Amino acid sequence: MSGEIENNEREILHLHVGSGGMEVGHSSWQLYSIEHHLDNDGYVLNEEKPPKSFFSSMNNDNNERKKFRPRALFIDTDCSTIDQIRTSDLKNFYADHQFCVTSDCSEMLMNNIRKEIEICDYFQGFILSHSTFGKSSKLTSELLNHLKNEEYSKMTILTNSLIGPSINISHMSNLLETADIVIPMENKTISNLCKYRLDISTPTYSNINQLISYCWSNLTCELRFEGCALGTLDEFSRVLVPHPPLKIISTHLLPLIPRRFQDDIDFKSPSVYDMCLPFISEANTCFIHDNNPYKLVLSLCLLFRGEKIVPKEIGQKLICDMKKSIRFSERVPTGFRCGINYHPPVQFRHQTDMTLTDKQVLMLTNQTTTSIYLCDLALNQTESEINEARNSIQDLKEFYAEYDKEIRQDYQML
Ligand SMILES: Nc1nc2c(ncn2[C@@H]2O[C@H](COP(=O)(O)OP(=O)(O)OP(=O)(O)O)[C@@H](O)[C@H]2O)c(=O)[nH]1
Repeated sequence: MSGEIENNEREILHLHVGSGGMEVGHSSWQLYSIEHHLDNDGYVLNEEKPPKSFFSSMNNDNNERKKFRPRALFIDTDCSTIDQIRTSDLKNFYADHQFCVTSDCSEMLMNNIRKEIEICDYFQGFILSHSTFGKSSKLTSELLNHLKNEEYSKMTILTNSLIGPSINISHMSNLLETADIVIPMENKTISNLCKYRLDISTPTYSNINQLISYCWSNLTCELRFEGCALGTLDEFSRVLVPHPPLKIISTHLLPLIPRRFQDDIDFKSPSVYDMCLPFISEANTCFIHDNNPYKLVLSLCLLFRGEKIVPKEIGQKLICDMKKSIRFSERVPTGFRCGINYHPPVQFRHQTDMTLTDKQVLMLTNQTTTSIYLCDLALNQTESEINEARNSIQDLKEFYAEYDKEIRQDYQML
């Protein structure tokens, strides 16, 4: 309909906090720039403009060659990682004011955020990438509190939360309280996927970050290209979160094929069913520990992308077979959702870890076992004080455990 605002015109501000959050963010922008035909400096390589939701225009003069920059701020307590990003291949892709060194939620930081939002026409919310440990986790907590308490309290916050060996429990509790959707990315599990699925003998952060970026490229596909499954940040909450506290979402990306097969034609175009087989037959495809043969879920969304996705192929057989290992809760309003985006996956320009296929699928699940696992990880930290944080995570764990028990009873799995 004319005059209607497309979803990919509703602006989102990315906040990348701490070294982990910024490295993952920087890696994702490399992929987004390729997907939207921008060169390393942000100039368009064809006539197509990148989506307003993720990119901001840098020139007003219609005669100039069109240049764009990410709608993003890179924030850290010191400048070492910022300096690396500012001297990387993409140094001219970002503007100076997008980098912010601060030890707390200073006036300068909030002003920078305000300025980014002021240039938006239909601002819809934030995507925050951050780690759950380290000096910057205190800064992330303060930032989340500011965003939720001040003028942006109604805006949706989706997080890309890196989980390392240690977790700051008060930060985790605050995150689970203030964010609308929390997407945990567990370094240990993703490192194992790099090792055992992609044949990378000693995975580094760079390998892990690539895999996380592929996942986010799929996750945000419909926010950037037109689509109907998860086209706005609000939609993520509506589709995946049955009750506000139950907001931890697990991610599974397929296919994961090692780079050594990149010239092998047999691997380039898997059928939809073959691509999804590991969802049915194997545990450990998830980006957070998942060792359970049954997935007990409160909601599930399958996001397919690729030019050659045939809707009929997703039909009966795949869904029926998936339902053999997936148990839905019948007591929540959310359930199963499926989306197809016809934009093909892309690959990093240099040293990519995976074979590029003509299609991919991302499964997003609100899954009781992985959420309980994450709560346990936080509860098992050695920090002894902070009882309030501990209690709130314990409460959340029990909430998930209650649903877990109900699903098992409904399916007579006890
Ligand atoms: N996936 C991923 N995780 C990272 C990366 N760098 C650090 N981490 C994780 O993030 C946690 C530390 O958080 P940082 O983001 O480095 O925090 P920081 O405050 O900037 O740094 P510190 O000075 O180390 O406290 C560690 O548990 C690491 O597991 C990265 O590039 N990728």
